[in-house]
Amino acid sequence: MEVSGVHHAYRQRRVLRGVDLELPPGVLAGIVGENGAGKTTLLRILSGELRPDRGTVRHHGRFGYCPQQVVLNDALTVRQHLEFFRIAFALADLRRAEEVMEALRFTEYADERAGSLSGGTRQKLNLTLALMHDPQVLLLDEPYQGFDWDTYLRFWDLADQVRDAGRSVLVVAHLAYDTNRLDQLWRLKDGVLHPGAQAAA
Ligand SMILES: Nc1ncnc2c1ncn2[C@@H]1O[C@H](COP(=O)(O)OP(=O)(O)OP(=O)(O)O)[C@@H](O)[C@H]1O
Repeated sequence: MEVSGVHHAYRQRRVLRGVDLELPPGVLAGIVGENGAGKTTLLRILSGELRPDRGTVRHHGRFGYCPQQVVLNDALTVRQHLEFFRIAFALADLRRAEEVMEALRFTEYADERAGSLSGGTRQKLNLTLALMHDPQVLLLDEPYQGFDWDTYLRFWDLADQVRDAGRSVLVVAHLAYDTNRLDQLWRLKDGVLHPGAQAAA
């Protein structure tokens, strides 16, 4: 994914002022920034949900997007969500979704309605929906919100596996506790990305 010269403003509020970013395959990267720094705005632009005022975003291949606001239908079960997305992604089966559910330990919730899931479990479903079509680029907005510690660690194991399979993963968060897990880290401040600590391989 290549991002070049992205600018965006909401009326007078200039949020992004020239964001450049390259995300090669096989890289696990992070963007941190304070509340209101523009992280979600940037991810919405990267995912194509929001059109930037200026600049370009180029994707190569499929991408997956896990937004901060979970978009689930409370009346449908976990399994019904998976089936709905299987059809939308034109997948032959749910093999990858089942692997992700196994990795996040929530297979047992398959027949629960989304409306009755806890916040953390909803987030597991959200992540599964973003990952089930094995995207080349995975964009994650605050992906570990609501996770307990074990799930948090499993999330990072999963992110490592996806990266090791040659995919690119971009994790956006207001706090980065574990910067050593990342290959690359940027800080979004004053509308531009500043390179952060380079993590060990
Ligand atoms: N739809 C919108 N209309 C007007 N202003 C907006 C809109 N969305 C975001 N903003 C403003 O743009 C700025 C950046 O918001 P954004 O949600 O991108 O930040 P963020 O870094 O993701 O914040 P947080 O960490 O709190 O989620 C904020 O000042 C916010 O109030």
